[in-house]
Amino acid sequence: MSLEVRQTGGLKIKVGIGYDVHALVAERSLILGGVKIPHERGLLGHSDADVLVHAIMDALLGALALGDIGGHFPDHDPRYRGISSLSLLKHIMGLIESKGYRVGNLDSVIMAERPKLAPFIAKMRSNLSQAMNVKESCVSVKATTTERLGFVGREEGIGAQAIVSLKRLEDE
Ligand SMILES: Nc1ccn([C@@H]2O[C@H](COP(=O)(O)O)[C@@H](O)[C@H]2O)c(=O)n1
Ligand SMILES: C[C@@]1(CO)OP(=O)(O)OP(=O)(O)OC[C@H]1O
Repeated sequence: MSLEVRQTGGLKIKVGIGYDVHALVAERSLILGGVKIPHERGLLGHSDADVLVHAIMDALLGALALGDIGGHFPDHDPRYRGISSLSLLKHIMGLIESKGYRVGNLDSVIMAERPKLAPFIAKMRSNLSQAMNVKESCVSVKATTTERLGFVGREEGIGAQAIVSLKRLEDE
């Protein structure tokens, strides 16, 4: 999604949304927002399968109508096998900044029945704030269960949604 809002002062803001899901499997690490979380299973993927960071990258790309992460980092390319999604996020931020934008704010939600994520949210926000060059006060990460309903509730996978706003550097 790409939406441009022109405010009375002339400030141009763009917004984008992202959504991703990965399956929970044995013998994989659970990495969310760049934090390795102790759990008996982890997320399956070509990269480290950090579903939160993937949703955020798709939101950033969506704000400028630049496609999606599968187009930028194909899942058959051996360069991305096991790669840290935070490093991919830094690459996407380089692209966003090269187009003349910086992040205004991020809001996000992780859908996971287990484990309890609250103790790890502060570190996720810190990682994301550094990777996205934005103050932690502009980085929101939330967690919810789905009350045991659906694939999240059955603990078959974890999902994440993100929305970002981008500001034009020349407007600052
Ligand atoms: N994996 C999770 C899921 C939720 N939380 C926290 O618990 C609160 C209540 O969750 P509900 O799904 O019952 O609304 C939620 O607001 C989170 O703060 C969590 O830490 N880890
Ligand atoms: C992140 C990439 C990198 O190859 O691989 P996956 O970890 O499989 O994740 P997905 O959400 O399927 O997005 C595709 C790829 O961009």
